[in-house]
Amino acid sequence: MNKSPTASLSAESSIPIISVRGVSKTYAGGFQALKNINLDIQRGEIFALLGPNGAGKTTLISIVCGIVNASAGSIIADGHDIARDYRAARAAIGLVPQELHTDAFESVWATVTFSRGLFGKPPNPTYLEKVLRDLSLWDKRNEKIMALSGGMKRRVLIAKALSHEPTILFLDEPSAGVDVELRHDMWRMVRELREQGTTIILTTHYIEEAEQMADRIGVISKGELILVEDKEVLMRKLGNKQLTLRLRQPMSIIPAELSNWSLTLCEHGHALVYSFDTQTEETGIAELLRALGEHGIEFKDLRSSESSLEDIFVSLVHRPMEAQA
Ligand SMILES: Nc1ncnc2c1ncn2[C@@H]1O[C@H](COP(=O)(O)OP(=O)(O)OP(=O)(O)O)[C@@H](O)[C@H]1O
Repeated sequence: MNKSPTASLSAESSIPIISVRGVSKTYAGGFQALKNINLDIQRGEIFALLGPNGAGKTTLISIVCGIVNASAGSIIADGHDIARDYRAARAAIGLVPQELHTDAFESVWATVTFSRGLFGKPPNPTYLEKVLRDLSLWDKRNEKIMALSGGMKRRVLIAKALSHEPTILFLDEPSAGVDVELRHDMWRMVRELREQGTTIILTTHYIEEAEQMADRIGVISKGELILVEDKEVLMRKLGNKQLTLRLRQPMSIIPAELSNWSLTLCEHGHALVYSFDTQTEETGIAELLRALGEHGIEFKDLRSSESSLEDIFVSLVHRPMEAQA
């Protein structure tokens, strides 16, 4: 019996485009950079891998791209085992590394044309022209790469990675050292690529980038994937809100009568900060304000704020260290 096109389409889209199973990496010196990583990346999503310096982000990307060998575990990329079927797996992947290493004497056009050929793709000048135009590189196509500015070189790296029409695009620290214009161009392009069906995995230190772009977020710390979560869910689950009340009279301690509320004193006793969970229906604000009135505590103004992804990330990555201390 023939499967309906819709059924096979949905079956295909539910299979992860990348499947990482039990991947560990110990470098030659004995340092264990990755510990038993398990991760599925869904087709067509933007996945942001966050983690402090040295967490293992580049190592993980390099293993998926076949640049570094895993010490244990297996990876399937777009249906191909990256160890057994390296060429096919690699052809599905575009990698934008942090730095440009080669091609300094070549022109932009020669570089992207050559890159495409490396993956066995037939020439397609129309496609490459579109890539260069999208990256504002078309006017520079005949210039040697060594003559380009740092920002333009970054654009060339992206163009190279896209030259063979990959279904998976890795961006390793795409925003490091680039100006606002390029960052925004890149974000726009990444969104367009996703709309065309490309799966995007980016590593970043810029939480704003993950907050803006990602559908899902993975947090890696000391070689371990400590969390993978839908961005919205993560922000709802771990985010909390704060209400800051600026007091008319400074306080030295929080009165015992207010011990039921999660309060802290800030600004040398001039501000009282109330933290509350975003998930609960009752915030407790009305009761708190009533209690403050009953105890004669007056305030000049109040403002509320919500924890950002950055606050959540810092608390996640630092929590284990604090717990150990
Ligand atoms: N070739 C290597 N030999 C030995 N150790 C290495 C090698 N490459 C990386 N490491 C170590 O592995 C750890 C993870 O490095 P990796 O570059 O994957 O981290 P990262 O999360 O990408 O960091 P950053 O954000 O600084 O780029 C670091 O402690 C690093 O020093």
